Amino acid sequence: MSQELSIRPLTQDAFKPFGQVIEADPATMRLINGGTTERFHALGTAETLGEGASVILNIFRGQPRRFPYSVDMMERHPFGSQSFHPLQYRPWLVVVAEDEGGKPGQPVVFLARGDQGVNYRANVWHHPLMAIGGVSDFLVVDRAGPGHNLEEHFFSEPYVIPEFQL
Ligand SMILES: NC(=O)N[C@@H](O)C(=O)O
Ligand code: NI
Repeated sequence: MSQELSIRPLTQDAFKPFGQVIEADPATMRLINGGTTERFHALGTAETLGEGASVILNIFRGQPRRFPYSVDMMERHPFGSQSFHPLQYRPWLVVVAEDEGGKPGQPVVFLARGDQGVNYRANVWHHPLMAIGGVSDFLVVDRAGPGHNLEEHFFSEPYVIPEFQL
């Protein structure tokens, strides 16, 4: 019987082991451009490792996942961070896991608001993009460069994200 995963709200503190939550935090705000613009400063850091690596910006158009959903794998990018930011203010799911001896532990599922993005630090286990409720575009900042920047792990016993109400 697959273990059911609970869904919790995405907060900076809860997400700290995995990276940063990208949101308009008033504590980071500084007025610029003659007071016409609020700059929410340095919300995350793009990491790229290795000679010849670069930071790239992408748009991912995600198909909505259906629930109950079987989490049968996780992945990580050893040579760089990866951030996702929703472009249509639609909630989405963030699924991460601590590393346990080179494999992901039990996944942790966060419900992100439509104004919250995340930046996975390099080598953090996560599930590929999980759009919900409709086709959703995300601005994705990650790494291009030499080396195989993708490690996948498939669970012998998948976990399940049950149906849920927003
Ligand atoms: N493969 C790819 O670029 N996307 C994944 O890394 C992901 O986390 O969605
Ligand atoms: Ni990824």
